Amino acid sequence: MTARPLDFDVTLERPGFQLRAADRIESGITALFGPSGCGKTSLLRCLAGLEPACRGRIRHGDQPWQGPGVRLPPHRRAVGLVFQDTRLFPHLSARGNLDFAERRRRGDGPGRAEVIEGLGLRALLDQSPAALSGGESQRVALGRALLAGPRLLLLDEPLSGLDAARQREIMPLLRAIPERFGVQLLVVTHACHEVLSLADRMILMQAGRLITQAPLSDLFSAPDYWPILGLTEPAVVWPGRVVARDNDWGLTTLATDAGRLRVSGINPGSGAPVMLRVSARDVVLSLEPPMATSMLNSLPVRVEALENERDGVVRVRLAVGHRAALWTHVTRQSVAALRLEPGRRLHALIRPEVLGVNH
Ligand SMILES: Nc1ncnc2c1ncn2[C@@H]1O[C@H](COP(=O)(O)OP(=O)(O)OP(=O)(O)O)[C@@H](O)[C@H]1O
Repeated sequence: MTARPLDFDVTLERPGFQLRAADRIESGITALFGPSGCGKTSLLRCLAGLEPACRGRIRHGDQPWQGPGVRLPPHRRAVGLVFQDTRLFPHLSARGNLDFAERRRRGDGPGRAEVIEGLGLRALLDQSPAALSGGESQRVALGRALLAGPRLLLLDEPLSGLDAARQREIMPLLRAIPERFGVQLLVVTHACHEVLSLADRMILMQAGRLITQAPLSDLFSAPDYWPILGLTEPAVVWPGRVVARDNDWGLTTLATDAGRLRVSGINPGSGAPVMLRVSARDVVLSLEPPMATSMLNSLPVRVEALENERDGVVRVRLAVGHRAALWTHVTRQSVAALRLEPGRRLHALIRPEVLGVNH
């Protein structure tokens, strides 16, 4: 089933806080990112129909949820809401929680067997919520939300209560939901690494307003957004795709807008999308094509701009490959030695960091 877009233009007034938000949520996974108190949970509650004071319009595909003369109650919106504290019914087993959702199902939705298998719930069915770990509770809560037949899942910090190992366990399950179950996801998070491993695109929010929505590579690579993202070092994010695998050396070749890059430590199938980050500290400039170094990747680059920073450090913006950019820091002495100026062509040794693999 193809996902329908969710269009909204809503306001919510509270003493000392005003939410004004208009945007469109497409298929796939959209992260909603912003500082504490900026209104992320309030927006989810508005979309789910849980804020009586919410004004404006919400439309899912061709179905109005809210607008002139229309206000569907939460249970008639094809939406599921999962919070960080999973709010499972404590008196019911995991199976009982799933049964409850299935009884309240709205129209079509993923089948029970599919959900149990997809989220690895079989071994948990007879457990009571008190006996489940944080990650297991999250999986049951996701299953319960999916069985109610939503077209849109709103997840409020679904990973923040989990340790890194549990996060790694849940991440691929969340990642697979849109394609596997035909459900689009809007995920609230504070954590950049979650966004980068999980989402297709991101909405940035600040003080009750939506600042922008864009693909991750655009947002994370734009200096204007680094402060709100909490990034202290220049970096770019590139989407790539697996084009080759060298099993002898354990290396995977990725095609990116910057060119072909080889990385280790992952082994996804051919064609799989992989997200990479290249930080300024992982870029070294060389006048000649490097012949013998331990860095695997070198690309021809062109200097675009130089900006003086503090303490004799210069930030250099480089153009690379097909419309990609790259940043590095050099000393003023290196600027002179390499005769760096806009237009200068040289080579960059780079060490990309693999952020996420979407199998
Ligand atoms: N039930 C409520 N009654 C009154 N004010 C509230 C209520 N819930 C939230 N607020 C206020 O509304 C504003 C937005 O809160 P909201 O929880 O939506 O932000 P958030 O971005 O989700 O924050 P966090 O990341 O800390 O969860 C804050 O000023 C908050 O104090």
